This record gives sequence, C-alpha cells and structure tokens, in this order.
Amino acid sequence: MTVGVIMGSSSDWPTMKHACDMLDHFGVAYEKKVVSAHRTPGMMVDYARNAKSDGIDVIIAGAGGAAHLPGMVASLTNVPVIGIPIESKALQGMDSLLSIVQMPGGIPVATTAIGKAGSKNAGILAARMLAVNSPELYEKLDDYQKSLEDKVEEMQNDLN
Ligand SMILES: Nc1c(C(=O)O)ncn1[C@@H]1O[C@H](COP(=O)(O)O)[C@@H](O)[C@H]1O
Repeated sequence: MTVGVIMGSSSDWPTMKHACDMLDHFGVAYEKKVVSAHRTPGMMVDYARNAKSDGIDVIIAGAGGAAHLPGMVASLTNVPVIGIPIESKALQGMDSLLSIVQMPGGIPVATTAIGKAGSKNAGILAARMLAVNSPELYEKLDDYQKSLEDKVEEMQNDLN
C-alpha cells in the first residue's frame, strides 16, 4: 500500500508537505518525487506507466499555473489520481485549479481545493481510498474524525 506524491517543482513542496503530513499521521507509506509534464515529459510517462507495477495504489499530483501534470498522469494509468492546484503567484491558483479540474470525460482527476487545505484533504482522501481494504486504517480515520469533533467542542468552550 503506497501513495505516489508527485509535484511539478520543488517550489510546490511547502504546499505538498501538508498531504504528506496527513499520510504520516495515518501511517500510510508514500514516496515523493518532482516530476513535470513540461520539463521531464519522458520521466512523467515512465512514472505513470510503471505506477501500478511499482506498487503505487493512489497518486497525489500537485502542480501550479499551467498545471497539466495530474491530468497527463491520469491519462497514462488507471491508478486513481488526486490533483492539487498549487496557489500560483500571478493568478492565486485559479489557473492551476481550472487546468486540473476541467478534465474531459473518460480521464478522471479528483481535484481538491487550492493550496494548503486542498493538500491536507488530498492526504486524507488517499487514506480513505486505501481504507477500503484496511479496517485498521478505517479505524484511524474514525479517530481523526472524532478529534475534529473534540476540537469544535473546545472552540465552543472557548466561546462560553
Ligand atoms: N504545472 C507544472 C508542471 C506540469 O504540469 O507538468 N511542471 C511544473 N509546473 C509548475 O510550475 C510552477 C513553477 O515552477 P518553478 O517554481 O520551478 O519555476 C510550479 O508550481 C510547478 O508545479
């Protein structure tokens, strides 16, 4: 059970880190790599074509601007791809979002929100996908959900 975390540039890491933090939290194994559809197209094709045989069950792909990486990877494998739109400087990530979310029918990418929260959710979503075959992981996700309830209760207590 391994997640492949890929990103178009190391400059995406401050955002992508939040997905990895969640995978760490749930004890899900992952590998992380810089792979770019634009700068390393050959490497991207090899990565996506070999993902299944390399034991990768879910791919989390983050990219910013003309964010073609998640969609291109999804076109080359049937391993599910979660796309994270990185918050770009010029257009605040709207360019990344629209590049990732508007896939043509037939090649799905599960697109998250822009930036940090999206990245965090990508990590949780990958864990939820893997939990289909792991009661132990499902239990950890239940515990996490419960911890969110506890946090809200604390918030309420702070208000009182
Ligand atoms: N969107 C893509 C792809 C791709 O989609 O293949 N490769 C790099 N990039 C993005 O370019 C932005 C700027 O990269 P640099 O900071 O390296 O100049 C990054 O957000 C990266 O994801």
